[in-house]
Amino acid sequence: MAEFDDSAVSEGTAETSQASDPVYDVRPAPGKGLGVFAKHHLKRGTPILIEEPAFSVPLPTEMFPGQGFKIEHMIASIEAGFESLSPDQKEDYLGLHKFHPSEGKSNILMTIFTTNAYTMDHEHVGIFPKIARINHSCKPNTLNWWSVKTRRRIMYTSRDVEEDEEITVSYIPLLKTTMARQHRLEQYGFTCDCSACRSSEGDKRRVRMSDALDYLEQKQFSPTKKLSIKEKRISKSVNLVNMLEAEGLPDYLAQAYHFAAVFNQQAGHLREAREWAMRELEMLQLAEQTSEEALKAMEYLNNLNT
Ligand SMILES: C[S@@+](CC[C@H](N)C(=O)[O-])C[C@H]1O[C@@H](n2cnc3c(N)ncnc32)[C@H](O)[C@@H]1O
Repeated sequence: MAEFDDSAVSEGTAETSQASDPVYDVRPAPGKGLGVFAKHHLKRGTPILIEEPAFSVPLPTEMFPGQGFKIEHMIASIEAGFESLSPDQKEDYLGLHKFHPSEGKSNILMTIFTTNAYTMDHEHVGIFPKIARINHSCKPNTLNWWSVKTRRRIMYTSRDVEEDEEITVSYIPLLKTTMARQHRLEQYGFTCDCSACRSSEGDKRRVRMSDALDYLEQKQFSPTKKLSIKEKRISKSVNLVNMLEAEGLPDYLAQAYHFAAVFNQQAGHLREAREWAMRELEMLQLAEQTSEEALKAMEYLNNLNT
């Protein structure tokens, strides 16, 4: 189940273009089953798919360390969700990929769900039949966003994508070593062969970025009077931004821009704080123009301006 956890183009335009003239094709992706490919060059921030769930089910309340929740606890809700679909939707659901062969109605429904579902808010997980054709990469070119406001999942490019390039997204948290990522991907029944997995030379950097995120997260609400510590936090946040940009891992960029803004603000560097806050806002608005997160970032920026 992928863990994700109004775009720059207006929502209406994105939806219209998606319905009448999709920017992607679905076709075989060697070694991966089907995949989604860019029909032509796509600029960063292009919405690829905006989709509502065919059905969704509540997440079990019981969680297990390192694995999340147990899918077996969801079978009754999955069966009920499936039964709520129209005949065409049922056919689409049954045509989705199964990461291993299964027999018996319950097992088939469950395997399809595990292979294809995305978490929505913190309480539900859903099936998005078109989005489900997008394969995973540990260095993806696409971000995904759950819009609480429209109750749709938005997939949009995080960088320019070439014509015919495969659209990829991450199913898992990315700031982990190759071994940890592969272990996590076992639940989907494949071994990732993306450029990051072929050479594990980026492992140390991913762990450093993860440590930096944890450190900055912790320190953002503990301002210090010591100038040297203020400067250290600024430099750690700017280093984090630089590393994320260099590694092509935009999933964490809005957060890193925010830290750079906060620590500059705490050091009294308001001009720099505003620049970072603007980058945070631009990043969030790529996903959805007026999400709660984007509005909060806008308010933060406005406060810095007064
Ligand atoms: C959500 S589906 C993605 C679409 C799928 N390829 C299809 O044919 O419908 C997830 C499944 O696709 C395959 N897959 C996704 N990303 C892959 C990758 N990077 N390498 C190999 N297989 C992958 C795995 O079988 C995985 O269980």
